[in-house]
Amino acid sequence: MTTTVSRTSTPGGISRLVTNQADFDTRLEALLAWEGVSDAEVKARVDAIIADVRARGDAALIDYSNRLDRLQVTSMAELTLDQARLEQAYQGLPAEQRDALTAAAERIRLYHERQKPESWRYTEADGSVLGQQVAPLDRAGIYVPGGKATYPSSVLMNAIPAHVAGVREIIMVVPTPDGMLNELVLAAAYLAGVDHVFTLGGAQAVAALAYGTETVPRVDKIVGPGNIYVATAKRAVFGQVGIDMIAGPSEILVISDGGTNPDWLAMDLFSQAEHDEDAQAILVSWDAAHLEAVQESIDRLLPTLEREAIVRESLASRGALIQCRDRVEAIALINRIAPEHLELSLSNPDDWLPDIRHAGAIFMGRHTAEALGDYCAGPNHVLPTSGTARFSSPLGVYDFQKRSSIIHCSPEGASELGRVASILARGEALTAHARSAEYRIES
Ligand SMILES: NC(=O)c1ccc[n+]([C@@H]2O[C@H](COP(=O)([O-])OP(=O)(O)OC[C@H]3O[C@@H](n4cnc5c(N)ncnc54)[C@H](O)[C@@H]3O)[C@@H](O)[C@H]2O)c1
Ligand SMILES: N[C@H](CO)Cc1c[nH]c[nH+]1
Ligand SMILES: [Zn+2]
Repeated sequence: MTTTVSRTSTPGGISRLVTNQADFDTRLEALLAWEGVSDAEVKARVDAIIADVRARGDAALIDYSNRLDRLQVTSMAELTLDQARLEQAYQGLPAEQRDALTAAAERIRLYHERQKPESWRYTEADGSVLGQQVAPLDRAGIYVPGGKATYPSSVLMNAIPAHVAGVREIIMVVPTPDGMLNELVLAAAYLAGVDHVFTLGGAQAVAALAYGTETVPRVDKIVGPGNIYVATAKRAVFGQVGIDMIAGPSEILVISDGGTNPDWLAMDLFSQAEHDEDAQAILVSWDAAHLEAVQESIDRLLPTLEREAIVRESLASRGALIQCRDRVEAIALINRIAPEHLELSLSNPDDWLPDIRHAGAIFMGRHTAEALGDYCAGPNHVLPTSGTARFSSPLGVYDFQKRSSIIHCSPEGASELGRVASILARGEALTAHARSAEYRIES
């Protein structure tokens, strides 16, 4: 990543593209391009913060929190929330919110329970046993952004799979700029089984999780989105700890056969565009009149949104209504874009499924709004963005576990394998390997 974000905040509407126009590929490339943010100044700053946290531990955390989050704390106790505080947040919610959060958590838990992989082993004819043992991480760290995009639903989506995986200790960090705590975030942490919460943010929180301080325990993996300082810090500590991914802006690709209410589709596009100005929202159909109708819905409904300005900017820079020729072209586009979210707003979505190779989550049929998946359908909403669905998958239980190979040779098995290993080891000029194997050969 070497580019700096340069947003094309062109005033104007959503792009209209037709697949057979001469400059289609170039315009599609421009829509898909999001190279992230890389800034030497930010990198230097983040490296300095990480080094300082490693050197001074808690004292550095207190200093950065006071400076960057405008707090006035003198001890780590003031940056620590205990279980009683989390429960208090949960109990203090209006019943409607508490019930919705609980219902969502339950559905997310049920879905992720099905992802639990089993350990396995098999026995060979000579009595040797081979297998794979699955074990959870000891400690996971969850970063929850603390600015305007602080999502309680993301607390559930990050912490529940960790809990289901059997992670022994889940540590959450969330900054509290100007001392502002989000009660829903704390209630979600309580419901999802988070063990400890520290009100820390930015690169200093990531450094504390990666290296540990007197108060913050060192974790094995850090998950969760964040701003440029958080993303740069996660990249910097990768290797010391595992990380989930570097999340890009939200994306939605909708395929419509023309049979869905245009207002529904306009709102589905807005639902991701409202996340931020760099979000990507694309609708593809072969029905030109339908695309016109969606365009009309967009123009009419946009002014009704609270985040109208963000949606306008996002649609103007990375939004498009694309008219393709047929299903074959639509499928080629899906696999080319490899979207984070794919809505198949079609009468026969099942028929399309076998041809879809790259997408983070696939929403089937006219009624399955992507927003349902963001909150409560059950599958995870932490998904690969920026085309990375070509090689990666939604966050899941498997991200909080690791596998160990099991090899238990019987005397006969060791003897048999010893002959093979010895020949290969001598071919590599590794005498100790060869002799170690040969000792086990029965004459
Ligand atoms: N992909 C997703 O699912 C998803 C979900 C939620 C949020 N997000 C993204 O997360 C981000 C949240 O950003 P945010 O800023 O609101 O919260 P954040 O928690 O990521 O960052 C806040 C922290 O940044 C640090 N910081 C701020 N200015 C700094 C400076 N000048 N120098 C050093 N450190 C500084 C501070 O320590 C502060 O605590 C947004 O970009 C949002 O789009 C993504
Ligand atoms: N759509 C976001 C992930 O791409 C997740 C989210 C949280 N709240 C609402 N939506
Ligand atoms: Zn969303």
